[in-house]
Amino acid sequence: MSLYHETAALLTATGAPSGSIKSRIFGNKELKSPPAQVYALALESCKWSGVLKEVVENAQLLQTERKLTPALAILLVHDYLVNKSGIALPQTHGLRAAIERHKARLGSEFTRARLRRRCATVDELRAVVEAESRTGPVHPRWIRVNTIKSTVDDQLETTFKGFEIVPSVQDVISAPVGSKTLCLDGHVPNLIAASPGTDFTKTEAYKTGAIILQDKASCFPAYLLDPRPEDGDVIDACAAPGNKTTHLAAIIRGRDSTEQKIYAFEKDRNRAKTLDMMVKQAGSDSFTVIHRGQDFLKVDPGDKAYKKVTALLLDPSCSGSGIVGRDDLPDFHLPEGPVKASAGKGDKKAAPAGKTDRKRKREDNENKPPAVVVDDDGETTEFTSEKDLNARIEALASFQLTLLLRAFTFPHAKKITYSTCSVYAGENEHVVLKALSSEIAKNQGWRILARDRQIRGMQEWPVRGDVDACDGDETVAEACIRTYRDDGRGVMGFFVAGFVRGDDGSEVDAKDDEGPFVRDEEGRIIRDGEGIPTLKATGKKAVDLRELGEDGEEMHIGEGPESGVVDDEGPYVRDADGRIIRDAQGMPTLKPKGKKKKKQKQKKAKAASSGPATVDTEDAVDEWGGFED
Ligand SMILES: C[S@@+](CC[C@H](N)C(=O)[O-])C[C@H]1O[C@@H](n2cnc3c(N)ncnc32)[C@H](O)[C@@H]1O
Repeated sequence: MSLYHETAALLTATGAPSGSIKSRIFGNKELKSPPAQVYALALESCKWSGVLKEVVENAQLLQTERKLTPALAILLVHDYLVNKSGIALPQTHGLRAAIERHKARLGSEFTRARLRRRCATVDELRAVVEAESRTGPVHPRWIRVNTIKSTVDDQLETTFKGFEIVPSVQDVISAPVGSKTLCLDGHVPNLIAASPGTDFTKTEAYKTGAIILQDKASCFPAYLLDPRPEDGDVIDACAAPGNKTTHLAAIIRGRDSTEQKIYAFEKDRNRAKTLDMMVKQAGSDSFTVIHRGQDFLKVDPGDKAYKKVTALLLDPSCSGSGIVGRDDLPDFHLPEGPVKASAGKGDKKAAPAGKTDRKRKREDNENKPPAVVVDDDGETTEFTSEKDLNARIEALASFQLTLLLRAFTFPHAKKITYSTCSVYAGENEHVVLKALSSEIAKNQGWRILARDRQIRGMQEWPVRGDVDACDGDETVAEACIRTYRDDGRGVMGFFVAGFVRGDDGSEVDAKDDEGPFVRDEEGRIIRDGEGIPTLKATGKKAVDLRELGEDGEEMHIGEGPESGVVDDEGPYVRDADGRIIRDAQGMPTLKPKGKKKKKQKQKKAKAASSGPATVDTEDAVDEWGGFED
């Protein structure tokens, strides 16, 4: 059976197939075609099926080509019109010929479908299709600028040329489809959130390792670990594919440290190859030692090779429940034709039935975490019984705790971060509590890295651990950092906690990274009764952040102490050469708020009249530095 027949059969299977389409494809031992190819064809064709249904119907394809089923028609027309490599069949193949015989008609109907959607180009249409087919929360594209190879300024002038800088992640997410917006993250230095769906994989910067596509939450562990020159060497215990290893490397080099080494362990030899490639690509191979195929549990902490190791990053395998979508395929729209969609040979299930099933399932699960785990290679398993899921989480938690306790035994270690991309307390807060109450922790003096001792951006991240899951211990819960994939902050589900021992020298001087808001003598952000902080740059409430950058060309510096410069270069302060000025942590400084447009004034008046803390205000303030201390 061809790729097209196999994909059509999967997409139109009868009954209520169990598991996600991904697990059905990757777990299907009968498939003759490569599963990755089947999955890509299924996913992309589903996304485009709304447009292609019109094309196939208006070109009367099914009326003329009686051998084609509605599903086959969508898949083949997808590859013919949208896939850059075309139809994956020999030129003489009957199915390919059945499409290519109609190329003029299909081409003109495709153009009509594009124009009906008011898209000037196929790329614009692609952006609309992407946006319309999203099944879960909308996330920006997160890009970490690899400061070993580039700078944010250079990237803004090259890779992001033409992008409008907006003040918050919410502005990036809510910008019109097809627009090019970005914001510089307010928590993690050198991190950019760009318009959802933008493809950076073809850019020079991506190919050369100048930028790394890495979710914001995944940047938390290395940033929280905060390796400083005085810290000595660092271990990344579970390193592949290498996002956090290369982030550690960038932080180390950013502090001009030339002595520090990173020891990266990866048990799986194949995944270690990816790690190796990524470390080379990121330009950090000269000071990263990769232990390929090495189980971290078998490393001797007393080995003299690690005598300078004082910091460890532990990001072990987990349930991956923070990265899993509940419904991984958009609806598959089938064209009407002489062969009815619900009865076509090979198209055993009509689309509406699938849609209903999925919708019902989504409603049933609305308030439950997805009972799904995804392994390190991205393969998913769905658990239908709670008992099985709990057993899996317990097994993972036990392995995670063992690794963490092993990290505690490194004789010179002073700080450790523990992280997972899981939403389950069993792998997160519970592991932290068990680790803290262990004999090893007590004997070796390990304690939680309290929130007020964390590096500024992490201190200010507002979403913290679950107090109940911490047995009511509010200090531990506050110290734990969580993220949720569907809370509007545009990040995946994640968890990270830090552990320290020894004197405060190993911890951060909380005042060294002050950020954009006015603070009291103890370094706490000063807020008014509504919890809104004041911007240092303007002396005004940060509520106005929302208004900055709404209209890039109209922004001026006209008020406040640094007034007088007319500016159209976005919301951040720049030096005489036009480069954005940042503090030691790479955080940009917001310009004083300038001339406001009438509609912005109206918006502010409306917000004021509707009482304290509108949703807009909360979003803007949270993103920029934490409502909650
Ligand atoms: C969640 S992934 C790590 C992701 C990585 N930190 C990153 O940011 O790119 C976990 C990795 O740990 C590896 N691993 C699991 N157990 C290990 C062990 N005992 N020793 C070393 N590596 C291990 C897995 O093979 C997997 O590649």
